Amino acid sequence: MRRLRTCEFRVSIFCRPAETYRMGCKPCWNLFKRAECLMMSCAESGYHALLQSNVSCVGQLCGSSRTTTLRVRMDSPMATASCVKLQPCKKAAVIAAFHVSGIVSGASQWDGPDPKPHRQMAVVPQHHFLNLRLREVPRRFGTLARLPNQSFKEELRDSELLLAELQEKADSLEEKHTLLLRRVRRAERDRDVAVQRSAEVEVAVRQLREEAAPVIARFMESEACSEDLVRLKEEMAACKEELAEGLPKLAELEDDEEFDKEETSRNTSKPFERLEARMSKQRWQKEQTAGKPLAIHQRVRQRKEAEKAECAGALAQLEAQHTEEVWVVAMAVNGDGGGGEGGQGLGSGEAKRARRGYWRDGAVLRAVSLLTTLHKQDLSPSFAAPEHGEIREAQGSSPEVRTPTETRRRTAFVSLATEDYGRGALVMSASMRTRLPEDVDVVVFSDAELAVVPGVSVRELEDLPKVSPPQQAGEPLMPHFRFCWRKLGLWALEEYDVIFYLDSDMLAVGDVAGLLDFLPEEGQLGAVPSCECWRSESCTYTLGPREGLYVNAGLLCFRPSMLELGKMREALANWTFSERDAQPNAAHFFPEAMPFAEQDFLNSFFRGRIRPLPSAFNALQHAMKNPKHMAALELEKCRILHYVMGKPWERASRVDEDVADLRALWWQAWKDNASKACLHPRWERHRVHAALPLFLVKDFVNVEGEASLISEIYGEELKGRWTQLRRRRLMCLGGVPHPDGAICEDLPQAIFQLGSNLVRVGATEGPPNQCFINHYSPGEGIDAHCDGPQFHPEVAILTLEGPALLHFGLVEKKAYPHLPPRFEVLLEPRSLLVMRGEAYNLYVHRIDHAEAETTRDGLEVQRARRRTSLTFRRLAHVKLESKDVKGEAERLGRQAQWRWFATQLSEFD
Ligand SMILES: O=C(O)CCC(=O)C(=O)O
Ligand SMILES: [Fe+2]
Repeated sequence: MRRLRTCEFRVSIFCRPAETYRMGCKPCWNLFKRAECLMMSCAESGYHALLQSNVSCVGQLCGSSRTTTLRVRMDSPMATASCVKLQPCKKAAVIAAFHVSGIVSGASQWDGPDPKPHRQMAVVPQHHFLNLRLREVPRRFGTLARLPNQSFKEELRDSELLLAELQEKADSLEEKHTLLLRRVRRAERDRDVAVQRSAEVEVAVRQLREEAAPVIARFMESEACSEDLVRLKEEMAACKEELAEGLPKLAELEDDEEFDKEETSRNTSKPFERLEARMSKQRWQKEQTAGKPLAIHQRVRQRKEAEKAECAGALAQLEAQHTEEVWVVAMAVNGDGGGGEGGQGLGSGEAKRARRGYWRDGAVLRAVSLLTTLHKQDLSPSFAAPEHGEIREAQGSSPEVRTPTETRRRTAFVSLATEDYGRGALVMSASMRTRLPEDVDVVVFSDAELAVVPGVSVRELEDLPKVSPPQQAGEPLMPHFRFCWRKLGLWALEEYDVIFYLDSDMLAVGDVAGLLDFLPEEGQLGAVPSCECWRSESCTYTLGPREGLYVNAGLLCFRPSMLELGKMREALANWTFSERDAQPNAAHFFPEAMPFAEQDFLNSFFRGRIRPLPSAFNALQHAMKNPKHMAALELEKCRILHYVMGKPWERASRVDEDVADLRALWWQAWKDNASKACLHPRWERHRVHAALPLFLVKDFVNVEGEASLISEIYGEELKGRWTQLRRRRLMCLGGVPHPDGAICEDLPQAIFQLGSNLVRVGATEGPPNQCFINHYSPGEGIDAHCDGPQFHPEVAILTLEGPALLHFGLVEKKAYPHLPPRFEVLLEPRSLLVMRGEAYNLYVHRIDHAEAETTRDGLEVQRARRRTSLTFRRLAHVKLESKDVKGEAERLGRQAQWRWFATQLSEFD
């Protein structure tokens, strides 16, 4: 029979004051629980004593005392193989484990099997600040019993001395550790500053390049002007000679009747003006004999303006009765500039005669019928480019206009954007999206992650085949023109019937749907003539479309075709300088081969197949301010602005006062759209752990989007919706999780919009119907929890205003050895965390109730004045969808559900 003796011993547990638990009573709670287990297993006499000592120990520990004594009385052999474990939080962790097994009066009297030392015993490391003064206890449990009771006091004294020593060592180690950490942080800060500086320098260099670009362009222009200057100087010299000769004859010339008629208003009393008059007369005489030189041309234009004005009245009269004919006449009038490609339409002699007949005689109806006939015979309205800015608003009035379904089937407005053009692409695509029918796709191809508004898709640039420029293409005028060769890959998008390509530095300001009336035929290229004033006297804007016009490639319209793409590739492979010579002035101004890259190529390749579009659809910002075109490119008439050269979003462009008003339009569009935009993430790049479906997307919404959400959340409408929990405020929107199934309600518009965006960008599979908004003040967090089975296992958390560290812990570590047991994710403002599948089901997550945190990498995270998070989920059980909640009864039912849920929450929190 075993003889048992009461055995009493003390355990000193040392807890450093500096490491006092920051998290309240949690560690004590653990100790208490464990001790309770121990006592349970003791069952017999030592039970109460142990409970008492543990409870008091807990109290002391919490009070940050340095030493705690556990007084344990054991009477029973049942008190075996138990473990006391302290597991407080974070770095202050004290893990203590010790056995109280084998506490019997003597080993010789213990005839049971040798108790095995607990594994935890061996792994308790020094730096866990534990001083477990049970001396030999770890080795052989039997020896514990041999500890003489009377020496306990001595032992305790020794222990305390040793504790003090260890404490000192630990302190100095801690100091060293802090010192090293500080050094690391300093080094990191230095590195960050260096990185920042290099980024700033890069930006400055880029800005300088961009600032220099217009100067270079102007320099080139001025070079071109220098020839004109020489010519003018020569002319002046000739004039001076004439002046010397001409003055005596001036009086007699003044009698000239025809001349007087033209020049009556001029004052010829002063010698220089008289010379002017003389020269003017000579010019006039020359004009009379030499066909249509400048002055006559001007007069003809004046007359034409008068005719137009006269015609406008007549057209208005006709409009009611002859809508269709009026349109044809309008085409004729507006296309006055010339014949366009192939001399169709108004360029033909017949049409001109008809027009003249009409204008001069006022025989409106005759002209209408004649023009209608001509139009039907040989005018192709799709080719007759109306004058700038004058595009029909209405569709369907002409027989040539396609029906809406036909035109809009498989049509896409497409753009390409590098990261630098991200903001441009956002504004451009948003301005298009709001003005186009829904069945027209708006797509941006990019190799960067772009933020776009709902309804715009972002596709991989890699989806487009690459087309190599010819070797002789040389350096383009601007380095970024090199990227534009990627446009040619758009011809491969055969899933569309028609593509309208737009540069991402454009902005729709008018009805762009009108473009859908200008569908090109197979093999044609629709584009707007470029303003060539800077390098040619015969600018298309001034003179109207003509043979050999040169178009701007900012807006292109074509039918995609792999065949055409193949031909382009072939042409590029065999490209020679002679191709370039076809372009007006190209060789003269640019000795290098293709200064405008793909634009030069497209002009050569589609020569004779280019269909000029109205310039209102591609109004170049500087051309709009050029006095020569101002009338044609009035802002009110423009549909699409094109910010060539200085981009509105670039600092360098701010100095350009000429176009300040146009830049302001762009900024207004930015303001209107930026807050609706969300990033289109390429998901794999954002995976937090290779083994888990967990993604963190930084800057998912931009600053504007964040501000607009915050004003919605804290606005009047949702003011009364907050519930104060013990340690945070909560708002439940959408459905309330309830065992009977949720009775849903509509999400507020901005929240709903964001939820839809989550599906659009592939963050969630279905549109979320539920959103918790959490409001945390500093020091507030959320206890470890699993979102649970009442939701589909996917959740998206958007963080606004302030950061937090979200801790994840795997619940069953042994069952999933391939998964990380614990990790943390830093949620920065405007970031989106998406958690699915295993990340949702197998882990608990929590945010500490702290005012500041330190990441594993030593980064200090200071909580902001407020952190607002939006947790989007889909309820697994829905009793009534929001659309079915009609009556008061349902609404009251929903409120009751919420009240029930709130009580659950407050118990949990
Ligand atoms: O606020 C957060 O980031 C976490 C919220 C959360 O876990 C929850 O609402 O279930
Ligand atoms: Fe959660």
